[in-house]
Amino acid sequence: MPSWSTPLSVLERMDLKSALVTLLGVSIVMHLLNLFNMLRAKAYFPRMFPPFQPFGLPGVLLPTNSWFIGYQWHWVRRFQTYTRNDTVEIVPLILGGSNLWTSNVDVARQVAVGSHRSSWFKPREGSLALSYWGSNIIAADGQLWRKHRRIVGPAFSTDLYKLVWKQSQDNYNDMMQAEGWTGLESVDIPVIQNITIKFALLIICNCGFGLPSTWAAPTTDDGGMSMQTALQIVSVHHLSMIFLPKWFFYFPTKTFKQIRTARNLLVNFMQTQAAERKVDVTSGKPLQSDLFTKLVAANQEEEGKYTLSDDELIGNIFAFMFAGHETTAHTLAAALGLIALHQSTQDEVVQQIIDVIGCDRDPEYEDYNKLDKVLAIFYEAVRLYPAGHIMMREAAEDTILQVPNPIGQGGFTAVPIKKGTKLNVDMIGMQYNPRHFEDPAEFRPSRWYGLPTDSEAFTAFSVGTRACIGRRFATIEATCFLAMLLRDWRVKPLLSEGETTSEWRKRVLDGHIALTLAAHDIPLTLERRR
Ligand code: HEM
Repeated sequence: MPSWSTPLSVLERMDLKSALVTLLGVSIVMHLLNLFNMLRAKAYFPRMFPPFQPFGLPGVLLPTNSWFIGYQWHWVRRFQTYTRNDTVEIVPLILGGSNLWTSNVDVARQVAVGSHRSSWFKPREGSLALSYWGSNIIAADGQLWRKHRRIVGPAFSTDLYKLVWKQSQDNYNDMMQAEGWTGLESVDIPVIQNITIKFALLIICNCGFGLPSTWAAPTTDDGGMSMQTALQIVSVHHLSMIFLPKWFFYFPTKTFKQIRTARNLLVNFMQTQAAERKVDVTSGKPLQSDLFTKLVAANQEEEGKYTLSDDELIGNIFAFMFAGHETTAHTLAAALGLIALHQSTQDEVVQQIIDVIGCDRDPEYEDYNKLDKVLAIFYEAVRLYPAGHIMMREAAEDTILQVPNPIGQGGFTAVPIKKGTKLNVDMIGMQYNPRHFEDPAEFRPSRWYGLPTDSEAFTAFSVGTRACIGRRFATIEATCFLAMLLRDWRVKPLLSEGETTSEWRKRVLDGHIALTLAAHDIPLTLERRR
């Protein structure tokens, strides 16, 4: 009788070196076969052949250039990628599978909406950075996502938005006092992000989590590092946190020590706050309606359809803490940088602020809908620097995409899509697509004047049922902050010695991608208005 060896027993008999060489050989052959099949399949879109995919380890380590596309490629090549077609296919030659990238809103609407009838879902690798802390609403899909959304949805109410407005007003006034700017005629701010990040973090801590903190006394831990610093460190180093094993961070270098401290601080903070809120929730007192209480209450529920596990509770706290401040903060910074370069637009917007609220009172929540030019500055900054720069999706079944033909040809092509196809909605490409925006590289807030505040014509918060749940939260916070700041101060670029405005623009207003897309550090001068 012949004895058959299983692949495992064959591997067991080999020494380690031969086993590794065999495995490598098998993976190379399989990759070549895959590549061959991909190339034989009909190409509906222009193809690009980089060595690796942009979001693998090589993509993280190497910069984007003419032959290599790293993880920032969609920002770096935003003006080149989609010149022939709004959708392209990336076929990596050495490592990784092929995937589609689209800059087209109609395609985005078909794949990103997240309805239960959709043939597309959000793959796990699309949200690895956030899942690191626990399962959460941003990373989840299908039934699980519906559960998360159902639990947190009711927190996003008019009461919350009124609170966000009031808190933004108080924060601004506190900031002026605590920074000592009240009596000054002019203030130089070397990095405006230090202000906007602190501002946005205070808002999400106070309004989303009911953690009272002020400009002078923000939420900090006892160990010296502030929450703001910890969140910034985690944001910058999130890719190494995902790709490197945990033990790696015990190497005695300054950076690894900082990452460890930041990580421990955040975990500690989330666990302590959750434990304290659990005591409130189980005490029998009437529950508050804030987001954090809703999450903790769902965690304390008896096992059921709308219960959150401990892992989901911590995952959501991080997701909201992070998505709830970093996106808004970087966009506010970009908005101020852009408005500093466009003085006549600034004057036009300030005129609206004065027409609506005058000079003797703070803006009120009821003014929000009347300050459409202020909101338009924020919208235009989100469009030019879409913080949520990519939305990854995967086909759950064989399906058809209706893809608009290139500009000038008209009509749609029905493109057959195989189950497992990966499609990335390139939010940067979409916001810079000349099909959707005239002169897309230009800062032109007037595109949005008069637009209803929840209109889906503005797409940088995504569209459909899976669109950003924090959109109104962010726009209310931003409108109040910008209205107060611009009424009091003229915003100007803070130039280095001998620097021209256009040199400043080039140095400062390029973008980079950490967890979100952001402009580089922006130096500004505030000059008191008379
Ligand atoms: C300028 C500010 C913001 C931008 C540009 C932005 C952008 C986005 C985008 C594009 C998505 C869709 C992601 C995807 O489907 O893959 C999203 C989802 C989400 N955002 Fe935002 N966001 C902002 C502010 C906020 C704020 C302030 C919060 C919380 C208070 C927040 C919480 C969320 C959550 C929880 C989701 C997931 C929603 C779901 O899947 O049901 N975002 N955001």
